[in-house]
Amino acid sequence: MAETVTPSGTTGSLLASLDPLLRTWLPRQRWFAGKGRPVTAFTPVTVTELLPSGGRVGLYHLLLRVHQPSAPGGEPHPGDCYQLLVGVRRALPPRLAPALIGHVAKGPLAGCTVYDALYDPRPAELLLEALRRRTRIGVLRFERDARQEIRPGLVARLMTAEQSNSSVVYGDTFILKVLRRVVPGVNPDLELPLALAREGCPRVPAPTGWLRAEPGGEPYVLAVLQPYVSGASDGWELALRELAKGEDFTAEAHALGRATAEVHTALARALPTVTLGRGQLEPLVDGMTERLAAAARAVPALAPYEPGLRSAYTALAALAAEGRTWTAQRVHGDLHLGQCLRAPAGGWSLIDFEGEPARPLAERRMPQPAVRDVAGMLRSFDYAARSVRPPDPGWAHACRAAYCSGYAEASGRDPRTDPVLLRAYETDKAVYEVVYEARHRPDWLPVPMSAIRRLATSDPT
Ligand SMILES: Nc1ncnc2c1ncn2[C@@H]1O[C@H](COP(=O)(O)OP(=O)(O)O)[C@@H](O)[C@H]1O
Ligand SMILES: O=P(O)(O)O[C@H]1O[C@H](CO)[C@@H](O[C@H]2O[C@H](CO)[C@@H](O)[C@H](O)[C@H]2O)[C@H](O)[C@H]1O
Repeated sequence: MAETVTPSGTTGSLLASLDPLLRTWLPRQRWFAGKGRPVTAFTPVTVTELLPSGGRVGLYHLLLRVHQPSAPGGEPHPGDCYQLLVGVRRALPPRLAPALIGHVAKGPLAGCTVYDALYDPRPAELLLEALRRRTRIGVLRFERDARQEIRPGLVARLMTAEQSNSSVVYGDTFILKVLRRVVPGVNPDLELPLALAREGCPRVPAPTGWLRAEPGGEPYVLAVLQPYVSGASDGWELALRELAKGEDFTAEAHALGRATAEVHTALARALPTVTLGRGQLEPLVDGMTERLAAAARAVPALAPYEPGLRSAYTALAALAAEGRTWTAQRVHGDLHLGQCLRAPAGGWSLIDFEGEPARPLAERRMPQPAVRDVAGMLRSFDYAARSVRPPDPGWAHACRAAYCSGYAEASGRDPRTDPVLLRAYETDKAVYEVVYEARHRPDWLPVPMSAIRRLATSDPT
């Protein structure tokens, strides 16, 4: 049942108008997770009118459940829930052309244009103002850290980067990440940065504000505001730049290893850790094995390597059977060069603690060996070196070594001393990447596939 706040009574007509338009618009959005399957219906979860459509700009906040047939062989699915900010105008100014959702043909809104309002500075600024004032409207709760000030009047611009979500930058001061596919529960993208801020860890921007909602008693985190690291470059851009110039990146990789270790140490202090041994490790290994089998069904090119890859997991299970134990803690969960920002004055920050968006929330919040993040970064150096022509595996090798040394210096634990664990996590990550690329960027598939060939034949024992 939708919870609606509809002072002007136009919501029903808005939803009817949006239905046919969203069926073509939604699947084209980079952040739409259900690509490749038709959209069959929408159910509103909440609709909140932020500005009535009778004015120059109407503005609606929507949580919409999107119904699609299950993937072949997949479980029946209730449909993913997406967050939209829909603007309504009589005519769309040319600068907002990329935001167009469509033109309304019938009903009270006939002749109006509906569009993605995050492209429009005024509605985007309204969100910041609501956080500043800690507004409550309908089910929406705009909240902020009382100790951090938000200056009024900051100008909004939507980031154009390829993203899983959408981010708006205000002045050069804040960045608001508006989550697109949302799931109920504690969101690690807010939970972990808040925990790190409590620990005083300076490597992660501390959340300034957040938008929550509790439709039907289910809690959702919908957006997170944090300080904007002005003039920063992300690790991926920097790595590609250095690769293009044929320059060394090992000092940066070393510093990144240190930064990762500092974040891990703070997370282990802030949140519970557990010991994994016989009995606890098996579910992790089973998860890896199942993901590999599902990936091989989804991407047939992976199938010939399945037995070799599986040996990475059985080797780990064998160590547990011999009595080895590992410490597990909360981790970043999707660490790669693009999640690392370097400020102009130097110094790395880590962002985007959401974990791998395709995994269930409960799994993303489980304590895991910290080496999982290390493996993600090692894969990322490999990605960078293989995305240039000609590929430069020597560059990746040197960066991987420097990163592990930096990590070891700051944490006292060198990830290379546990090659079986590292190989299992690198394999799991490469398998994830194969599925990710097949789904989102098929041209990139050869990049993780080259790692798959290496990992299927390497034996660290
Ligand atoms: N605090 C920040 N300061 C500066 N830029 C940021 C900050 N947080 C995110 N960004 C930029 O926004 C992009 C997307 O952020 P991210 O949290 O990774 O979103 P998504 O989950 O949608 O990929 C990043 O790649 C980075 O360029
Ligand atoms: O940043 P996101 O949370 O959206 O992460 C997803 O997209 C990433 C790509 O944008 C993807 O990362 C893979 O490609 C990167 C280069 O573009 C590379 O540095 C990473 O190592 C590689 O995994 C990520 O896996 C996915 O979850």
